[in-house]
Amino acid sequence: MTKIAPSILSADFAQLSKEIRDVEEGGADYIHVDVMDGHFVPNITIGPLIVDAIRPHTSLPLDVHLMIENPDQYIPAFAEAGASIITVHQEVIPHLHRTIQLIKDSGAKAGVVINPATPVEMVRDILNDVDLVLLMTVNPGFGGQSFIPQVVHKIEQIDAWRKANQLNLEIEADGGINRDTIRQCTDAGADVLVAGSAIFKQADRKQAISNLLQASERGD
Ligand SMILES: O=C(CO)[C@H](O)[C@H](O)COP(=O)(O)O
Repeated sequence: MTKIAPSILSADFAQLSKEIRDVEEGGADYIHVDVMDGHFVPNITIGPLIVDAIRPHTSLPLDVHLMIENPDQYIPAFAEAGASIITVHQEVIPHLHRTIQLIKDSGAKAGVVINPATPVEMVRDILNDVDLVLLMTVNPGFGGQSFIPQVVHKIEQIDAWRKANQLNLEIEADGGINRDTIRQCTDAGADVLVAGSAIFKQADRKQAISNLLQASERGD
């Protein structure tokens, strides 16, 4: 079943609790939290304090995407703040199994992320150990960018490995997801679709989520 994870990167930060309530009531499955450090990506956003502040305002899982260097240094703080799922970029991590274990030991589910230009083989040997693989369909850093269709074959590849090895993991796609692009991702095997602009830049968030689900063919 397709899950929708609204990215609060495109929400009104002055009214975050209201924005989160709006998408929860509109049928969201996860709240996606984009953490950026100004080093790994050219933008600075959210730290553990904000995760801690929003945690009491929703019962949905907080899906925390760390776009930061040295994630090991901050993983325990994000878990303590209430992150349900923590995803880290393969590109910045020298000892990936160790970092994935650190996330699990901190009490959160663990995921790995790759950028659009990173070969999918780079995460093949960690698939047994993760709860989620996030495939970026834009270069991370900003909302509102255009979907990169060359990533779709990587969703298909992860799905093929998942089926062949009976792995219990979710496949998530993030970036430029809208009514025109979502179906390619769900057809390829994506379970969780992150959407920022396509939800938070619309006046009616419930309708926006429903439109995405309909376009993805889940339709409920
Ligand atoms: O990780 C991200 C950017 O780094 C965002 O989650 C993503 O870009 C969502 O925004 P949009 O749906 O507007 O593309």
